[in-house]
Amino acid sequence: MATHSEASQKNNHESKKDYQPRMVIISGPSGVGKGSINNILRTHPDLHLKYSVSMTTRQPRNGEKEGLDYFFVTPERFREAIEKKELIEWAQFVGNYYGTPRQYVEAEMAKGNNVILEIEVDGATQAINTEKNVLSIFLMPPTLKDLASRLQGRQSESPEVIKKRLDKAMLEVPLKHNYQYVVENDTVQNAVAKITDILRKEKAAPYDKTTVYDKLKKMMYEIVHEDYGFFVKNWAANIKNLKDSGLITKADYKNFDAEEKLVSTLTNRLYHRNLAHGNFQDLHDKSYVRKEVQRLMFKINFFSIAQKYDE
Ligand SMILES: Nc1nc2c(ncn2[C@@H]2O[C@H](COP(=O)(O)OP(=O)(O)O)[C@@H](O)[C@H]2O)c(=O)[nH]1
Ligand SMILES: Nc1ncnc2c1ncn2[C@@H]1O[C@H](COP(=O)(O)OP(=O)(O)O)[C@@H](O)[C@H]1O
Repeated sequence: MATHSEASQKNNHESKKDYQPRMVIISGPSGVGKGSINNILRTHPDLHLKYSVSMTTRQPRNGEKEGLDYFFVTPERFREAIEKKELIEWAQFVGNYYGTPRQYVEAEMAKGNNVILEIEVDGATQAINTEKNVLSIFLMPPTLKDLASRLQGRQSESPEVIKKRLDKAMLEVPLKHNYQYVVENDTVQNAVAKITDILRKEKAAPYDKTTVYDKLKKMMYEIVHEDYGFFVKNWAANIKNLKDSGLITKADYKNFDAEEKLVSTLTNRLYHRNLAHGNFQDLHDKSYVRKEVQRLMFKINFFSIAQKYDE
């Protein structure tokens, strides 16, 4: 006999609307691996991913195809697209213009598809601030040395342009905090696994309760229950004192659940940290998670409801 949740899950799949299509913005320094990762992501049909083809004034590289990698246009045509408001966003990058045509993105999202926008930070910031249903991901290399060797290894630019792109990368990396997620591209396979998990966790693809995030949160409940019951009680008592002394509202007090708050704060911090620079696979290992939680517990403020979210 199917449980209620399995039955509703099944119905959801039939309704096909068990996910909300998103504009998936993927940024990261030149050479980090955006194109390599997107080429694999697009082979996962269950993610309903389409790929926005940008307009650019840059010259095509060897092997790049018109209408597939880019719409390669003249500066005049690009300016016309701006004037006619054909673009969701646009920006200049190392001497060329790049922009996202609106028509295709909106048409595909209306069909229930996610659309990947592989765009640089300035344009991404515009879109994050103006568009709805955005899911933003910033890709990081493991080290700057890796970034330089990947850019050089691709052999697609002259040494002068490589230098300019590495200089630009130094300005882009500090802006990663404008994005909802930071994902390290240690290997293309791991990066694709992380992004797939994010799409499912954010219900941008058919929801799957076996995401790494959900399993981690379930494990975190067990660990908090087994090791930190005393701290949960203390936190609840501290928050009650704040309410009694009028420092927080009755409504905030009523909505505060110390165990849920501790579990979700620890889960989010560990999940985001291991996406950005850590071993994603280790999040399946309870002894690893238990050890990391010992460190993270020092970052919890047990005298406040709000938790400063840091790396
Ligand atoms: N703002 C914006 N940036 C774009 C767009 N298309 C590509 N880019 C970005 O422009 C930068 C240069 O792209 P490209 O010349 O293909 O170099 P690559 O990043 O080394 O592959 C990259 O950061 C791309 O993500 C776009 O439509 N809008
Ligand atoms: N995880 C990785 N490890 C090693 N090399 C990588 C990795 N991801 C991508 N590369 C290589 O780095 C170069 C740049 O990758 P690319 O996808 O073109 O980056 P971007 O699109 O961000 O400019 C390519 O030669 C690619 O094969």
